[in-house]
Amino acid sequence: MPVPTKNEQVVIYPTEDEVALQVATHVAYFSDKIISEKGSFSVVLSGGTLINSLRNYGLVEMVNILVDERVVPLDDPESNYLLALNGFLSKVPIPKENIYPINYSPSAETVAQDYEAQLRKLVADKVLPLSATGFPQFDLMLLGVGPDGHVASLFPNRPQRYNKKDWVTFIEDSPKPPPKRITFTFPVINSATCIAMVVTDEEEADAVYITLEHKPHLPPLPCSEVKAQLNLSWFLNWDAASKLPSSTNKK
Ligand SMILES: O=C(O)[C@H](O)[C@@H](O)[C@H](O)[C@H](O)COP(=O)(O)O
Repeated sequence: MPVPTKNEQVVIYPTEDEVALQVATHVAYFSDKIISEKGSFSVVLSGGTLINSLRNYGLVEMVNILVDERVVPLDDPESNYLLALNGFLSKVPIPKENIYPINYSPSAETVAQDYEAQLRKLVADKVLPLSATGFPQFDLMLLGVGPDGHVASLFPNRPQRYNKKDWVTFIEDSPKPPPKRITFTFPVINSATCIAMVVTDEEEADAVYITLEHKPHLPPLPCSEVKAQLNLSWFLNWDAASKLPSSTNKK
């Protein structure tokens, strides 16, 4: 099992907008701190509603990478890159060269190999450091969680969640459409300095409960395997936290 994160927290706010504001505040704090320490800040984003919730509080001055991507052309409505571009990347002064979309190909394996080659070049060019485990270390990852407990495109009953070798892998039978995707593996995800799990949908309340209440009698979900090097924060609204004990600290 991954080494437990040194510092974990769960914060719960009434609405999705309040969660998005808290996430933006969290990102702003870490980006200011890390940019002052090393002059740059790398952020990895999930797709799905997470990107929508960030549109109101644009992230600026960052290296922008997607933790997973649908293997579709970049102008396809299903593209996470297009979602991020329209959502906020086109609205904030992030240099185009700091944004890393996939090079589309119909072959998910080819796209995954090419995306891993892009990451390896960022490491070779010293844009990204390597963690002690030999995987690229991002400053911050913003991850969503699916109703089945998937993170990125690492799903409960698919082998990609056990891939501990590659930096980027691919799936062609995703239970969540579209079927063809590429995704970071857990060794890359768990090398991140800070990770924010942003969950604001009641459909995900069971996955949140099973994960945060550490139910040993239930098979561990992919989202329970997420560990960060320094800080792992869960940002929930009341809907997503609705299955947690009433004693849980709700703002
Ligand atoms: O490409 C994707 O679909 C996402 O990366 C995926 O991992 C998403 O984060 C979760 O499925 C949660 O999606 P929602 O936030 O839309 O519920």
